[in-house]
Amino acid sequence: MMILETQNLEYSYPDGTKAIDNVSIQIPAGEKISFVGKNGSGKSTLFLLLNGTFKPKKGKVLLGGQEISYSSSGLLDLRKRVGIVFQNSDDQIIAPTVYQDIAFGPSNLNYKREEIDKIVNKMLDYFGLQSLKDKPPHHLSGGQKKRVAIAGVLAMDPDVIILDEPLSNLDPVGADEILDILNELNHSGKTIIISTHDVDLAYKWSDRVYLMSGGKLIDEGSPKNVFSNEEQVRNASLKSPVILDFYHELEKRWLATGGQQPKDIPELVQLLHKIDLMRVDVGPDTRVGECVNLGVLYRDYSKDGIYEAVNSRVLCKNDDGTAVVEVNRRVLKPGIICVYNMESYDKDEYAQIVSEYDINFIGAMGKRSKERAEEEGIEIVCNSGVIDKSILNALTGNRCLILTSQGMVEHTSKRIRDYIKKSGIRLSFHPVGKSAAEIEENTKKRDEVSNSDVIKNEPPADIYDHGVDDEETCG
Ligand SMILES: Nc1ncnc2c1ncn2[C@@H]1O[C@H](COP(=O)(O)OP(=O)(O)OP(=O)(O)O)[C@@H](O)[C@H]1O
Repeated sequence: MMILETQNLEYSYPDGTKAIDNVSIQIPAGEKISFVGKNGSGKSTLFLLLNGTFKPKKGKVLLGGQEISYSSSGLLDLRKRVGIVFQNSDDQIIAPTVYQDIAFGPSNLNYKREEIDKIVNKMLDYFGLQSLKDKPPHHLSGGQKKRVAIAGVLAMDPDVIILDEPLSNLDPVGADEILDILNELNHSGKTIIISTHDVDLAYKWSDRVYLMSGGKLIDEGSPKNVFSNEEQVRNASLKSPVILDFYHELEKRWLATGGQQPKDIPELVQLLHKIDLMRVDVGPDTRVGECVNLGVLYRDYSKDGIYEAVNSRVLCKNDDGTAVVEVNRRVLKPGIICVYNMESYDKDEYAQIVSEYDINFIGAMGKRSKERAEEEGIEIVCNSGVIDKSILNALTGNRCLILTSQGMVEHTSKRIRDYIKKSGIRLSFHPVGKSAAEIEENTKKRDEVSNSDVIKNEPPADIYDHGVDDEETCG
């Protein structure tokens, strides 16, 4: 179902600047959408047309298939269903305290006082703002203001949340927190639309990308399709995502499987060729093409390492009694990822999980779980890009624990399961703690809905192969 549509939309400012020129879009409900385009390409103007702040000179805006009405009741209804978060939070935050600002929207909808109090407190909890509720918003940091602005919009419980450059001026951790929130809201069914110049973000985060230039829509589609047209991206004065540039350099050098479009670093890592060449001493009778069993070797293959070099094929023999072999490797110590719901934190249970799974990498996602972890004196080594970093760490034999809460628990579990399924890598994944069964159940339900197979949850094992040939294939 299309939640928002525009048909041949046109808009000019009073000074004659044509900011939107014949734009027709169809936005499916429940997706994560990015509008990308250089400064002045018309993104903000389009957003203001989508929530009825501006009335088009020509064309239509449709919400849920119905043309929007510009009457005051029509606009009130539209703004309840389509919330907008401005680029500059100071344009949005107007009340004397954080509490009053978040209460502003629900008050305009004539909710009862108790109802408003309930909604505002829910938002303050959700966004980790309780301790700031009586502060004047202009005394807050940029990241805090952004959370207040989003909370104010979310307090109206809109179906669609539009955010103009939501991550601009935020530090990397603050940006990651906002992204976590947007992912969680999307996971709960909301359509999220952002504008950004950050092609890396649009490429990695979105389900669908709209490319704008000079007030026109010049392309739309999956991020992989839109960003595969390098010339068009350049013509729109944007750059290719860094991960694609890097991948193409590896591809040219035959260091990665060609013809792919990795979306993030874990996907890129999966495409790297896993050939290891080593120079080793061999006996006089060893011939080219034969396999030698090298057992556990030094350096990467030392006893502390995660790999064991098994039957390795001799590629060439040297006069000095050495040979170059292509090492076939096997992971000795499997990486694992556990996910723990901080909502049901229990000190003893937590300590037991850390010990049982021999955890050596702990990451926290989302404001609430980070705060809870801090209160409990848990030492976090990663608080940004946690899912990707945990996957990468697990791939190198580490035993990772992701602390998170609320809807993020399922989102995290689903992303890891999807990665395991797509990559074919046998990483071990465990929802852990009291709510583990519930996480498992909900993730499975979501998997069923999205028609994907559920990967069987395997217990920690002693030896996993690493997706390369096993011993039988050689010799
Ligand atoms: N109030 C205004 N009066 C006249 N022209 C305007 C006004 N606001 C924006 N414009 C013009 O409309 C065009 C589109 O601007 P808009 O702000 O929508 O672009 P944008 O893609 O959001 O840019 P940015 O990425 O810099 O936020 C630009 O040419 C801009 O100069």
